[in-house]
Amino acid sequence: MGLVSAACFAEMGNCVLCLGSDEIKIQQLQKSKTPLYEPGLDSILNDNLHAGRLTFGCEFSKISPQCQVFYISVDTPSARDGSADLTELWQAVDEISGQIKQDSFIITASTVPVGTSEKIKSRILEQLEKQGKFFNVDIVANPQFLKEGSAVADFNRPDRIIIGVESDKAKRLMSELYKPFSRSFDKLMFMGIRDAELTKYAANAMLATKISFMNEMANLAEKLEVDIEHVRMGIGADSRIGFSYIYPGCGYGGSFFPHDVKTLINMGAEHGYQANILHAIDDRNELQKHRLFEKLNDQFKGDLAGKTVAVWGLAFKPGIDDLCQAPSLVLIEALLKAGAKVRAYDPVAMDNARDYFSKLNIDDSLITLVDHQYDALKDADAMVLVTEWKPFRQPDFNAMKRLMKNLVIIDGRNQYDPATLKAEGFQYSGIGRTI
Ligand SMILES: NC(=O)C1=CN([C@@H]2O[C@H](COP(=O)(O)OP(=O)(O)OC[C@H]3O[C@@H](n4cnc5c(N)ncnc54)[C@H](O)[C@@H]3O)[C@@H](O)[C@H]2O)C=CC1
Ligand SMILES: O=C(O)[C@H]1O[C@H](OP(=O)(O)OP(=O)(O)OC[C@H]2O[C@@H](n3ccc(=O)[nH]c3=O)[C@H](O)[C@@H]2O)[C@H](O)[C@@H](O)[C@@H]1O
Repeated sequence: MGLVSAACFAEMGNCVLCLGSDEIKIQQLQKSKTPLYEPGLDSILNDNLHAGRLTFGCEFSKISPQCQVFYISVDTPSARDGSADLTELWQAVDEISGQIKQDSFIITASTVPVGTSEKIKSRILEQLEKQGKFFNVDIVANPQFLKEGSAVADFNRPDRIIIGVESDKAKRLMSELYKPFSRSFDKLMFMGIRDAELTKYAANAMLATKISFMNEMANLAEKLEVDIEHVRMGIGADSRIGFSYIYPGCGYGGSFFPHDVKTLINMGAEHGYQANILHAIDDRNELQKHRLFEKLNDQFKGDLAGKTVAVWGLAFKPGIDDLCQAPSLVLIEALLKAGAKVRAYDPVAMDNARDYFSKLNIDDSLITLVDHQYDALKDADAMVLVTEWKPFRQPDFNAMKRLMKNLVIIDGRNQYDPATLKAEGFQYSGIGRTI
């Protein structure tokens, strides 16, 4: 996220020094090599690196004494107890404290629990005082709403820009910084610092709620012999509900929804509040990730031993190479446990998948990662679509029929028309649909 923000700020003419702790990645970036798959990022990184507006380094001592604006975007992952692990954040804050040479602004773009920005300020002021420095430090909470896979577009064309401030000076700075991203209409929304911190969690939790709610409806629809896709369209057309984030599926993954819902639960618990709705969202999601295995298991009457299952899509969503908390991993683990063999393919996440599975020391004969979607189908007893990449949407059903041993399709993202597949001779099962 920091890389995308830095590149987009530089693209608008700002000079940005990007500091990271991973030396190998920093060296790659200095040579204009993007260490992650993010559409549109390569070209703006390259342009701004060559224009001299973007520089990379690992040493905080490289920060110019003139620098007044510090933008923090380190990771704030889940700790074991469900709270946010702020280790990287405090390290970065301490590094920054050592480099402040005048009145400064500290902008926190990382997703942080409510109250963290205030703690950042206290910690910096304390450290400055120890150094005998008494500068004014203005804190800003500026959570981001970028989606992996469309982060550059999201940064350049945000729906809104949430800014928590404590002073008019900080308000003026942020208005100036975001002016180029707010030209069509005023997208800046100023509020208190704690309000901005909670807005970020509330937005992710609301989207996670929509998904878990639809997954609940889909499971009910199966019991009631209803097609959830009709229900989805029926409710989505109500402008108060809307069509986005109501696609039923095999559960949400990624680094953010699962983590942010848990952190919000944890924040409530710390203040003596039991967040029942959030617990239910999280529970439904964990259970939903098992639905694909349950469907296969039902299909093969509890005997999956020796069966070959093709898996289409490994990333937690299309357009990215990220396997973090992906439903595919839950499915594959359950299949291997049940004695099935897996042949898996993803258009972009294969390197990460090889890396992931090699660390699990699984017998090579049990999981085969193939280079083409149709290779995955060779002699397969079933195919499970887990991630709805575009090439999976309109496959060559005749080729599939030639390759597969058994014509069973489990569609984890409701990409196919049940009647068409039935007519083609497949046994089809989607999420929340009966045929
Ligand atoms: N990735 C995304 O699309 C979005 C992420 N966020 C939030 O932004 C934050 C960052 O997330 P990601 O970019 O995904 O994490 P990331 O792990 O990809 O990037 C964090 C970067 O911080 C660097 N770092 C760690 N400790 C450091 C230190 N002491 N000094 C300097 N650099 C240090 C790491 O080398 C790494 O490059 C999280 O709080 C996340 O919730 C918010 C919106 C979107
Ligand atoms: O906090 C973050 O950093 C980001 O988290 C999410 O972004 P992201 O995790 O990249 O992915 P999404 O595109 O929102 O998808 C998350 C998961 O929900 C699933 N999903 C999404 C929509 C839907 O209708 N159904 C559904 O199951 C996707 O398959 C995926 O597994 C938010 O959408 C961003 O606004 C936010 O900035």
